Amino acid sequence: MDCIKLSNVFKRFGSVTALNGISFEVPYNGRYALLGPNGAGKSTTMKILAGLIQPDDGRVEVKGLKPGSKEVKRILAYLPEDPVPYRILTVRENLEYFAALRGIPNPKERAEEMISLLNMTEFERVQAGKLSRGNQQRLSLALVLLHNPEILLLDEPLNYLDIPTQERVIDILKGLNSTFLVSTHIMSIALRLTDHVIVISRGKVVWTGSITELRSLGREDEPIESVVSRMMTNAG
Ligand SMILES: Nc1ncnc2c1ncn2[C@@H]1O[C@H](COP(=O)(O)OP(=O)(O)OP(=O)(O)O)[C@@H](O)[C@H]1O
Repeated sequence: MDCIKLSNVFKRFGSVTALNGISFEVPYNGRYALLGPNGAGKSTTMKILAGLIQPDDGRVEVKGLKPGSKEVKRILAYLPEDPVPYRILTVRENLEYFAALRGIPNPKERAEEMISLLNMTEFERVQAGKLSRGNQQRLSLALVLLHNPEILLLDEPLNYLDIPTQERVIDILKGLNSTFLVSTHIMSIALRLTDHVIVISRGKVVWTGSITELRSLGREDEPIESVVSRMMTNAG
């Protein structure tokens, strides 16, 4: 059985069709990238899977359940494109608060683990609203990983991070056994974090397969970005 399944999903915002019959599946423990140009519908797809917005038509299932249901919320974590932790709480307070909300048995201990995992000791007493954009992203990632989610929806997870932190986050994510769907328009991130890609353009899937298959579609020495770019352009 697939962990994530979308069948013929449509979503319109007024006269704009964001999703135009999108269908794809992600198996359990799959590491999939959702690739597409600006405006292709990546964030809309992620928000629907997170249960934040409803599709106009089509079927969406997460572990056979409805997105946004209590059971799904318990096992899924969603990192939006521009996450905002509670600005007036410090880094540590944010972590303790969300750990308590998630029903984690020892919130203080878990907060400590996350501070150490993401190297945040230096600014653990700083209010989230006063952090640099990159450190806010680091805290947001820690908040997403707090409850060891079975399913991770990550929208541009490495945005704003410096290179050492990117490497640390890549190591952390690669060490998890979760199912993940990573939305990005940066091919190198897809290559580092995932082994399958779903290429979308104008709200529809234009290609899906493994990264090995994707590479084999290119001419000799052709960069993988160029192969993906051709797919997106031909789809237009
Ligand atoms: N709340 C909204 N109201 C109106 N239009 C919207 C809304 N959300 C998304 N759209 C439109 O839907 C289309 C898909 O947007 P979406 O944010 O899903 O694309 P994306 O692939 O994530 O793009 P990007 O890479 O630029 O973040 C775009 O044309 C966008 O302008």
